[in-house]
Amino acid sequence: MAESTKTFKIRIPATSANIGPGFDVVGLSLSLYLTLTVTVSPNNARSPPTLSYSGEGADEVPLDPYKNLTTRVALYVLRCHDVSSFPHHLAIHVANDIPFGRGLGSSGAAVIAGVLLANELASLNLSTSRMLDFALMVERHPDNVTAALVGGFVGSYLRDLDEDAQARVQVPLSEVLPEYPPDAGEDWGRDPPHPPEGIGHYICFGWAESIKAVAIIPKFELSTAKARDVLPQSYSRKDLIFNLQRLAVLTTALSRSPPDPGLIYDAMQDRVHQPYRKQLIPGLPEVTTRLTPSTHPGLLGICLSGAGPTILALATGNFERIAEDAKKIFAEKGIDVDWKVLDVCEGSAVIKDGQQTWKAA
Ligand SMILES: Nc1ncnc2c1ncn2[C@@H]1O[C@H](COP(=O)(O)OP(=O)(O)OP(=O)(O)O)[C@@H](O)[C@H]1O
Ligand SMILES: N[C@@H](CCO)C(=O)O
Repeated sequence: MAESTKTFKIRIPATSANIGPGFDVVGLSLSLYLTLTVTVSPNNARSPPTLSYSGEGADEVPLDPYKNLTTRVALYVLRCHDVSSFPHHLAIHVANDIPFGRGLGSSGAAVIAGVLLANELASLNLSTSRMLDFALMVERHPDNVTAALVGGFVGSYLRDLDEDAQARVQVPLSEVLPEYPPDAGEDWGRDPPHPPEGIGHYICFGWAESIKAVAIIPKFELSTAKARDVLPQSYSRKDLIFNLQRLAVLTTALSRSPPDPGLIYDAMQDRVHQPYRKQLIPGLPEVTTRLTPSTHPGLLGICLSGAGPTILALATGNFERIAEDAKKIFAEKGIDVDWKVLDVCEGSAVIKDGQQTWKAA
C-alpha cells in the first residue's frame, strides 16, 4: 500500500519564569504560541529538510536545520535513539508569536518543540519526564521548559545526581548540540551524550481563574546569558530567607479565590535576581514600585518576567490602565513597549487532523 503524507502540528506556549521570588524554580505558561506545521512526504529520494518561519524572529532565525535551535534539538533526541538523520522530504513551517530574548521563554519553547518533533517523527513514545530530561540537557534551568511542556503554574527542581549522572548533565552544550557540518549525513559524528533519567522533578500548582497576566514587553532584546552574568555567585542568609518566605506563600496565594492583592503583592517581591538586573533594564525599579494594588485596583503583583526585559503584572482587572501606566514610565526612560493581556494556558500539544493527539501526562 502506498504511504500517505504525514502532517501534524506542534504547539508550545510562551512562559514567564520566576514570578518574583521563584528564581529558577517556578514558571507560568501563557497564551502566546510557537506553532510548527510539519509535513513528511512519502518519497524515499534523499532530500534535506526545509524550514520556513513567519512571525517573531523570522528575520533573524537560522533556516538551516543544522543550525536552528529547534531542529538541532530534534536531531539530538533522534541521535540518542539511533536515528541518525531527519526523514526525507520533511518540511517544517514555524509560526511564532513569542518574541526572542524578552523573558517570555522563547528558547524554552524552541527546545520543547525540538523534543516533541523528534518524538513524533520517530514515534519514540517518550514519557513527559523523559522529554524533560532531553530539554534539560539543553536549557539547564527547569522553570521555562517545564512550564512550556506541562502547562499552568509549575514548580520544579533539579535532582541531586550521582557523580556519573552529574558528569553527564554537565557535558558542554557544544557536545549536546554540536555545530553540524553542512553535509551532515547519516554517519555523522559520535554517540551523543545521553541524559540521565529523572534530571528534573515538578509539581503543578493551582491557579485562580480570575487572574490574568499583563505582559509589558520592551522593544529591545536581552539575552538570558547576559542577564545571568550580572547575578552574584552567593547570597546572604537574609536575602535567601526573604525569597523563601515569599515563594512559600505565593504558590498557594495564586490559587485562592478571590485572590488577596495585599498578600500577593508582597509575596512577589524578590532579592535574588531583580535588584541585580535593574542595571540592564532602565525603568525596572520604577515600574515595579510605582504600580501597586492601591494605585491600580485589580493589580495583584508585578515582577520581572524571566530574565527580562518584559514586566509581568498579575491582575484581575484594570488591565489597560496598568499596561498604559507602565508604558508611560518606560517612555520616561526612552523605552517603547508593546503590551498584551494573556491567559494562563495549557501546556504543549501535538495536533493531527484537528485532534489533540499528545499532551503532557
Ligand atoms: N522559535 C525559535 N526558533 C529558533 N531559535 C529560537 C526560537 N526562539 C528563540 N530562539 C533562540 O533563543 C534566543 C533567545 O533565548 P534567550 O534565552 O536569550 O531568551 P528567552 O528564552 O526569550 O527569554 P527567557 O529565557 O528569559 O524567558 C534567540 O535569540 C534565538 O537564538
Ligand atoms: N530563571 C531564569 C529564567 C530565564 O530563562 C532566569 O531568570 O535567568
